[in-house]
Amino acid sequence: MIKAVAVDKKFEKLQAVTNLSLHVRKGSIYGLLGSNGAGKTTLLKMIAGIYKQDKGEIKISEQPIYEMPETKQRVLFIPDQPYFLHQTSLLNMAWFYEQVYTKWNAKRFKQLTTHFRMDPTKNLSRMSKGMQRQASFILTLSAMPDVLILDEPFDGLDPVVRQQMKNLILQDVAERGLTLIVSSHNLREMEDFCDYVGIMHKGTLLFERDMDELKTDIHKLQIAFKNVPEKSFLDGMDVLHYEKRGSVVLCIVKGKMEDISAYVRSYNPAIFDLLPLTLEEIFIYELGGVGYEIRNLIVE
Ligand SMILES: Nc1ncnc2c1ncn2[C@@H]1O[C@H](COP(=O)(O)OP(=O)(O)OP(=O)(O)O)[C@@H](O)[C@H]1O
Repeated sequence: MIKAVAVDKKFEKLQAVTNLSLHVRKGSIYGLLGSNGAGKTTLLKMIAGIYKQDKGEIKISEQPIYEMPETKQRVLFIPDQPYFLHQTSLLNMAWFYEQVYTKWNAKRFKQLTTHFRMDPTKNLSRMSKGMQRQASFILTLSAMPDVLILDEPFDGLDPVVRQQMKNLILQDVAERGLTLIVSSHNLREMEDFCDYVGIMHKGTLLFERDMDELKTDIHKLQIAFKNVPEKSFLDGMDVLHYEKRGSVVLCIVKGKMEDISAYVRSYNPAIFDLLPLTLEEIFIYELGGVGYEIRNLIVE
């Protein structure tokens, strides 16, 4: 659905995005994580057709987006700083969106405005940051996009509204096959929301994973032995991390749960627990292996 191949973007001498390729499947939610200045906004603006890449190719449903009004009809972007026409109300913005977006859904606009208790006649510039963000969501979701590009979308929303917005998006993903790419600094928030996660660092995509695979492919084992076996016991597994505390062995292992389980049980452990890992722990161990410190890349 969204395909970026070998994309570069430079601002004068600053290389903001370098040789980046990414694929987001229809109906999925792709979380783009990374520290300040990693290049997330630049990448999102290229995918939204706001910036033109210097090199490489970006296509949405096989169509280019830059200066392509037809593709832009279906691809909406919510920037990190909401932007509205000068001194205008939500109602005026709705009128403007209706002229631009052919799939504008007036009924939905009305429902969402009522649901979020927004005064559609109030000047948007006099609204709080969180209310302006809600207004952006209401307008964007009422334009019925096929692709939604969100730059740190939930900042400034209170927890209740944040959850309601996520639910609305998830409903569109399930019912209309909406495709989403969303940037964030918050790993924990992305954990429950995304199907795929990518980490950007210094303009490149350092790491990209399917969340389901990620969670089923990596395990934390806590094993207690009456007689702790030789360290060669670890050689039979793909071990990312190992600690021994007395007769208890704690390790992080990659692979299929059934295979790991059968292997460990063949050593007759006194106690054997498979514990869940958080996304942060998974990244710490996976990226630790390639020499990156996740806590330096993702700040909450
Ligand atoms: N319009 C611009 N002109 C010049 N440099 C820019 C421009 N936009 C971004 N940059 C630079 O490109 C790099 C990547 O910026 P970008 O905003 O894409 O990062 P980001 O990952 O979104 O960061 P943050 O998490 O802080 O929003 C930064 O060094 C930034 O200063």
